[in-house]
Amino acid sequence: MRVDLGNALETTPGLTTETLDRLDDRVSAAHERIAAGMADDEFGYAALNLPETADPSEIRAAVDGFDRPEAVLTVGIGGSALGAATLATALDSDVDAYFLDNVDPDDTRSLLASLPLDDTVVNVVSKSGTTAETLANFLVVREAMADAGVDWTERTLVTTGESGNLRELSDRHDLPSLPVPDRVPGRFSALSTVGLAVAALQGHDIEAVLAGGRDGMDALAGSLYESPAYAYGAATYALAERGALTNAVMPYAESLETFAEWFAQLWAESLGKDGLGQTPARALGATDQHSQLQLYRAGPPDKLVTLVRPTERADVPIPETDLDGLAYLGGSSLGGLLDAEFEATEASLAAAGVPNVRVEIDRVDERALGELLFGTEAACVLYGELASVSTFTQPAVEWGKKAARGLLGGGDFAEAEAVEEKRELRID
Ligand SMILES: O=P(O)(O)OC[C@H]1O[C@](O)(CO)[C@@H](O)[C@@H]1O
Repeated sequence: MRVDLGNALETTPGLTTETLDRLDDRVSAAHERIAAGMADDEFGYAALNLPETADPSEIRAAVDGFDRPEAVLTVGIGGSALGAATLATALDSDVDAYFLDNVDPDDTRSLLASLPLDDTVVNVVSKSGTTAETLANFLVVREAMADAGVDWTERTLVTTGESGNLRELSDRHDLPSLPVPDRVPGRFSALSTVGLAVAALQGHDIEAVLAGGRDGMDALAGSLYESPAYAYGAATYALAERGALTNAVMPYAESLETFAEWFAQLWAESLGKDGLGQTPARALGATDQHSQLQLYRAGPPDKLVTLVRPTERADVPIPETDLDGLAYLGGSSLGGLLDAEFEATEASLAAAGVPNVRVEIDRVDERALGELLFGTEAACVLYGELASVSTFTQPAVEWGKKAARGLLGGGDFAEAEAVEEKRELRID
């Protein structure tokens, strides 16, 4: 993972090398706090130990009980789905991966109708074992399997905490199961059983993913000038302090599109505290040059753009053409065009004084993805230290959960009563 902060200097909002130098003392102190938290495997900081503490053999033992399936269906939400989905989107496999991480009846129905349920492993994941969306979807999936004449107990893998509904279900039916890592918030669990079981079922090299995570661990240092992850965390924090309250993450690779979705949860749920935070916007290059770029370049000066790309990729030549107007394309390649657009977009933003940061990996493979995931998590943790927020909790999401549960008769919650008191101004 390499970071280039050059296009965040002298921009609006912007940084200077003096800013970064002054910030570096605080980065050093924050690193000491992070290192101490890792050394004690403290809640939250334990996430940054996962490249060493995750046990790939445990994951393989759990999934090897299944014949290689045609498909794997993950039933989970948030951090219980997005890490696995990031890897599944990024890496090719002949085992198709699907994710039920919402309770849209149309989507659930059409997905279940399309799946070969007799050749699908259902990977149900919930750290708490109480998440309504996950449990509701699992009950629907389990019935669909029964209706298809499939013994769901033969095709279900459970990843959950030591107690709760899913642990009880797993114990009652003696299902293959995996633990979730202790002291690790779900959004930080990509490099664990939570994020790696699907990759193992798809035949990917999960040991290489973890090796990439260890590359990221080795790249942590007491200075932002010696650590790409800390450079990114410090720069995004300092830019937010100066008004860049939106961070548009724009990978120039379809294979990294879900990485932007994973980033959004990690950044929003970790840093959106006490009236502070930086809104992650999900974009994709080159596609969103034809949509959101207008706002990024000419809208309010309240954002930065994070441009992510692999520097090596398979390519597709663009055929020569007899159309004079297209002669400049003929003989080039799609990858060449994509790289030209990447560099043109970052220059366009810089020319307009919009801060943008370049994040590059060599190629989209297991090891580079492991380092990118780890480095982004470390950047997030550093940002949280600099902002003095509670990076590893998410109290603000609980209100809505209680309200929804109350509306469904799952308990007496004042939040549900508040829903009834909605102000209305209906225009029909
Ligand atoms: O793994 P669980 O407990 O089902 O939680 C799923 C997601 O819901 C949250 O707890 C927020 O409600 C996230 O932090 C988490 O990733």
